[in-house]
Amino acid sequence: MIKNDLFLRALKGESVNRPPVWMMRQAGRYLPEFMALKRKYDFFTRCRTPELASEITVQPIRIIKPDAAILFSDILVIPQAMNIDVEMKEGIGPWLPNPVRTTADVEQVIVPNIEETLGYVMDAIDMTKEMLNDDVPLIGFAGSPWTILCYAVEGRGSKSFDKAKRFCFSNPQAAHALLQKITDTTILYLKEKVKHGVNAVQIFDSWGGMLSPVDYQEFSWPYINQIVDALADETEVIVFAKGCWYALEDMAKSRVSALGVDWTCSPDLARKFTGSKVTLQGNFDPSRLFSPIPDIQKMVKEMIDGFGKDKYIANLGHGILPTVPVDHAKAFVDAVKAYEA
Ligand SMILES: Cc1c2[nH]c(c1CCC(=O)O)Cc1[nH]c(c(CCC(=O)O)c1C)Cc1[nH]c(c(CCC(=O)O)c1C)Cc1[nH]c(c(C)c1CCC(=O)O)C2
Repeated sequence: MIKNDLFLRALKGESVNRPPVWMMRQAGRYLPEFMALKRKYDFFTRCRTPELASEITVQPIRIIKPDAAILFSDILVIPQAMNIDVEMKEGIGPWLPNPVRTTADVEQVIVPNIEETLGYVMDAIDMTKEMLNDDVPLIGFAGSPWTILCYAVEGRGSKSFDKAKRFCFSNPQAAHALLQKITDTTILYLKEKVKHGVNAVQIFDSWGGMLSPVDYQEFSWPYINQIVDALADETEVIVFAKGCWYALEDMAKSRVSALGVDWTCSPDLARKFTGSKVTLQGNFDPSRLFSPIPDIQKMVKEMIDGFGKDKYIANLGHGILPTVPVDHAKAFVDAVKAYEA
């Protein structure tokens, strides 16, 4: 049994004294302890070495003390396992030297054996579970099929992912074949993570907001929903689709335990779209962590009052920025812990 199960209780919709809190990308570059390891080991070495991945996962638990841990890894280990080369370049970010652009390219993409290709992630989970000693739950994650397609086709990050969209709109048959392969791989991968003891999974649709509401229903949501249906009997599933407030109403009809909300959607509207059934997670503007600490405290209180303390998980509206002062990140977490209605 997990000693601090506040996060799991909020996912199940149980009433709590105060909402649980964690931060997307909490294992990352704003922590000097993370930077010390980043200087010594390149990105995928950190992902592939269970001793490093587990140490990086528990760093924020020791320093910031959120109510849940998220495994240090990356959404791009999936395309890597599917026979698509992925590098992480300093100053550029993800770099895929052979992007997927044609029907023939899609045919080269495989649904891999998870144990063989991603066993190192499972080893990292085993080691992390041991280090956490059941103090807090561990979250596993994957990118949404659409967000993975964005990187696979574009070959790198982008402001608009227009090459990815061009591929979908000019060759929808190949796009759907690729999305289905990513979906099948992701289901196998997340089920294996659950077997190794993660207590919940989050699907990041970081680039869902690049699509129109109509295209979202063709190229993103149906694939996420397949993953939700495949996992819902086994674990708690959170879907965070950035920029997709327009899809919240449909997503709330699925078997998700919680839906992520970014800072462009008010707590009020998010509740209106999703009804009273589903737990919501978010939505502090990550840049607002640069505000003076008393302002952060005030805004956290307003955010919780807005969502309500139940069926709610306090979080940022997207990942923490590398330049945020550690004491401001800690003030955010502490302000949630100090919440009184
Ligand atoms: C789009 C996306 C990626 N990766 C991820 C997403 C979805 C979440 C989001 O939208 O922010 C998910 C991710 N990536 C990482 C985590 C670790 C767990 C956590 O949240 O703390 C998680 C959950 C580690 C990481 N993944 C990455 C870093 C930073 C680089 C490093 O550590 O060397 C970390 C801590 C690299 C990465 N990986 C990716 C990008 C865009 C980058 C940044 C490139 C850069 O700015 O240098 C792809």
